[in-house]
Amino acid sequence: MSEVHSSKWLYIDVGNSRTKVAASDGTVVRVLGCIDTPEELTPWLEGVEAVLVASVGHDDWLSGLQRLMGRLAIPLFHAEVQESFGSIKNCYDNPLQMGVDRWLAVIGAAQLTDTAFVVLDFGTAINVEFVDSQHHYLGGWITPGISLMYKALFGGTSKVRGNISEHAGLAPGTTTQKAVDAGCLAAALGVLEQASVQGSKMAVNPTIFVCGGDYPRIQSLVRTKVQHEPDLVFLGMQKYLEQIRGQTD
Ligand SMILES: Nc1ncnc2c1ncn2[C@@H]1O[C@H](COP(=O)(O)OP(=O)(O)O)[C@@H](O)[C@H]1O
Ligand SMILES: CC(C)(COP(=O)(O)O)[C@@H](O)C(=O)NCCC(=O)O
Ligand SMILES: [K+]
Repeated sequence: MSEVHSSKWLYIDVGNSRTKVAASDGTVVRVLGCIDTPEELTPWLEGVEAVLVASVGHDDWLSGLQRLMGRLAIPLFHAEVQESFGSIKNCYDNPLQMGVDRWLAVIGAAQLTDTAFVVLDFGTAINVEFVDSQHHYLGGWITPGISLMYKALFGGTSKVRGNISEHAGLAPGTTTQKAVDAGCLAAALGVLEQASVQGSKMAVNPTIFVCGGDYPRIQSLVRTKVQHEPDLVFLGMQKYLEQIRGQTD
């Protein structure tokens, strides 16, 4: 394992809105940034021993990445949802149906607590994961993320029109734009509140982890006790790669 710990790995998280990249030397995960095309990885690939990709986005992106890694002869691993990871048991009926970003966030969060926990990822979708004190993943919720809520309103009504905005406040709106802004934030905050209620049915005071690109939009309005861990998916990827490298070494 000492060989694995001294090497440099790259992690790629392909979401439905954007692709995030991080690097790790086996101990610390460092987020490098977001990219639009696989070629933009090039400056970060020097000295990289292996790349792990987790994708819930477009397959085209993966084909481009495969070609690039093939050209550079860098091993590329694809993260997949498993029936279990260490002591974490996946109770999804068909784990292959589950988004791999969700599973990796669960694996990442499990490194940070021994108790029951809930994960909320405020990305394109807001997905919520429930894990009990035996670290059994019980399943979760998938709801539209804040930007998707705006798009659903603009696309599914005749008269609600406006922009996806950066406004942060819950005061009753006196224009269509303000009403939509406050309403979408209230809906996202409501998911958090209900996740806390549901989580406390599973255990007393489960840790509530939050992450995702939209979390900063609601952060100042959150009254529930949460632990903000923006890099949960990458933490999960680090553990995951350690496991598969252990199997293949
Ligand atoms: N530069 C950006 N590009 C895309 N989305 C962004 C950006 N900055 C903030 N966001 C917000 O973050 C959300 C995406 O969060 P993220 O966690 O990256 O999602 P995903 O994993 O689904 O791609 C978007 O819905 C958007 O509202
Ligand atoms: C729920 C998701 C859309 C979240 O994607 P994201 O917001 O991170 O882009 C993704 O994990 C997914 O496509 N899941 C497949 C269905 C499932 O998890 O059951
Ligand atoms: K998400």
